[in-house]
Amino acid sequence: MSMIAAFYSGKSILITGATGFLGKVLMEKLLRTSPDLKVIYILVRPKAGQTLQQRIFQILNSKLFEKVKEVCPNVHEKIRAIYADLSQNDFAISKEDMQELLSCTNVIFHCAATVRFDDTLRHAVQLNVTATRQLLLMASQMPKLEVFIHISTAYSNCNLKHIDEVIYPCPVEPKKIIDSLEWLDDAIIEEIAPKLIRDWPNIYTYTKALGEMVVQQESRNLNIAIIRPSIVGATWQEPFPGWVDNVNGPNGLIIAAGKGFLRALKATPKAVADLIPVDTVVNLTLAVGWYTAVHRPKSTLVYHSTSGNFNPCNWHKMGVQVLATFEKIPFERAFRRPYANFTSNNFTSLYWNAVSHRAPAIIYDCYLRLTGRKPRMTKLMNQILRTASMLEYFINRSWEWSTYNTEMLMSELSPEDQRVFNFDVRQLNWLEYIENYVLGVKKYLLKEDMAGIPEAKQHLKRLRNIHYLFNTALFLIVWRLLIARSQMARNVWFFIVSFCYKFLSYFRASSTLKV
Ligand SMILES: CCCCCCCCCCCCCCCCCCCCCC(=O)SCCNC(=O)CCNC(=O)[C@H](O)C(C)(C)COP(=O)(O)OP(=O)(O)OC[C@H]1O[C@@H](n2cnc3c(N)ncnc32)[C@H](O)[C@@H]1OP(=O)(O)O
Ligand SMILES: NC(=O)C1=CN([C@@H]2O[C@H](COP(=O)(O)OP(=O)(O)OC[C@H]3O[C@@H](n4cnc5c(N)ncnc54)[C@H](OP(=O)(O)O)[C@@H]3O)[C@@H](O)[C@H]2O)C=CC1
Repeated sequence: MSMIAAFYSGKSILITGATGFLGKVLMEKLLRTSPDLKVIYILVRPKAGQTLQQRIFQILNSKLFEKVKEVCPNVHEKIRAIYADLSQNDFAISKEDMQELLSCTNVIFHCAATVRFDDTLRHAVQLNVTATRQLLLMASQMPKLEVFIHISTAYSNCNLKHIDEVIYPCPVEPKKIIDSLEWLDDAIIEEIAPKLIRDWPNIYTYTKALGEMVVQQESRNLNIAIIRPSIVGATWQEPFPGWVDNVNGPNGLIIAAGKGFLRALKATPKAVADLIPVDTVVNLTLAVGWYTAVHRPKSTLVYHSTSGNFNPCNWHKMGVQVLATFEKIPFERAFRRPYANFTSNNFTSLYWNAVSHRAPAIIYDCYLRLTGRKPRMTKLMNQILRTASMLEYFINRSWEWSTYNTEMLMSELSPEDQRVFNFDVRQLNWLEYIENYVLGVKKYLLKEDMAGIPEAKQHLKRLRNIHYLFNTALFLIVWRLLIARSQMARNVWFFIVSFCYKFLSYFRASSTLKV
């Protein structure tokens, strides 16, 4: 019997961010392994014209939850969606709901955050710092609470090279920032933001660091632990391989590469690609929840959920495998043949952007204009290049994350728990994982049918022929123009032609002699 699964049985669990990528997988695993848990409270806001109920219905009826329904047919009754907006005071939760949460909750998983790198400082602080403080305050009023798990990121201290499993102080106290945001206007906030974030690459990582400090300062006598995942990728094993559901992180780039839009990336090929499957993060999170509640460590422990020091893979290896998978399982209606050129050199990167990205987009837009259609490729290309440039910081560096706590926890688990809540990333086969990942992007994000693969392969063949034809035509045009303008080019041309002529004459003469 799994001790971790048994721990969550009969419990009332509160999850924030349950509608997000990580939150969904967390909810799924909890329901599948502890179907007799009492209830999962999820704090949800209406979104994209959908009510709370519609959102939950859609999630529970998705493919991700198919296995859950086999072990927990009454899954709908186990989920209690509570209207909440984490950017509001008291999360805009009704009095009755708040009362229920305060009196019943046993376990909290705080996953909600804004993960956008370009969010405003005000919004990011509201979500990643103030909301965390508010939730901790709520937690301190929960008599039955056994454990509070805060999901941070391995990059919250990415301004350091070696990162230990400790909470690092930030130069400015979170409380001072929260207070100043109350009276500063938006224009001033945006002006001071770059000075505040100093050597953090973006507002997201900076506010996640502030969030950790808040956890440390406001923990009171709560039983808390922090999980720091690196780049969270598709599922590795559970509930099935390759599940993904948003275009964040690598996903958007895999789509852009598979569709032939993105063919070069400013990346250091040898840098560690610290991807971690989402189910691995979830297994660690659930194990930490159990361990922290049962063993009640004296201080707040931080757990790194990273792959680099257990089973490193670099961007080159990843790129090669992604491309190999595109060969086998191509995406439909590609713009160009997929290709991956990693360069860490600024000049080469500018060159590739001009030749491989912007020029084809402009040519294609001209074609659209000429055929009476609206041009769109340049705009799309600009967006892809902007996204790629925002991720550049993370693909041109390597970090070392210590993993003492994660390893300690691994050794504390029973063999059964090590199997059911496996977070040992040493067992991960990267080639297999990446292949499933790309397949998952095709199936679950792009919603492409496997039956379309032969047609997609034909399309790539056509693109290759067009590519050869285009290059030959371009070469001939450039050469013709050169000949018309330069005496030297003419001389070279005559030299080549006469050489070929002489060679052919010699060849013909010698073959006639033999006869
Ligand atoms: C050479 C080719 C290579 C080939 C081989 C490839 C091999 C693999 C290489 C892998 C390298 C991986 C590197 C990963 C590094 C990750 C580091 C993470 C580290 C920290 C980890 C964390 O701790 S934390 C979570 C991470 N946090 C994010 O990862 C958010 C980032 N991101 C944003 O901060 C915003 O994204 C940002 C960028 C501001 C743009 O913002 P933006 O406004 O310009 O664009 P948006 O992304 O908002 O997209 C606007 C609309 O376009 C839709 N769309 C977008 N892309 C689309 C697409 N490809 N296909 C269809 N649709 C797409 C989207 O669905 C929206 O649609 P709608 O508006 O309808 O919702
Ligand atoms: N994905 C990754 O690569 C990594 C993620 N992390 C961390 O993991 C956690 C989960 O990330 P992930 O699942 O990828 O992110 P998602 O963007 O997929 O999910 C974010 C969640 O937060 C919720 N949320 C955002 N704003 C509000 C709000 N105002 N009120 C209520 N809920 C809100 C979202 O709700 P809604 O659906 O309504 O938008 C969603 O459920 C985050 O803390 C993130 O920092 C850490 C490292 C890497």
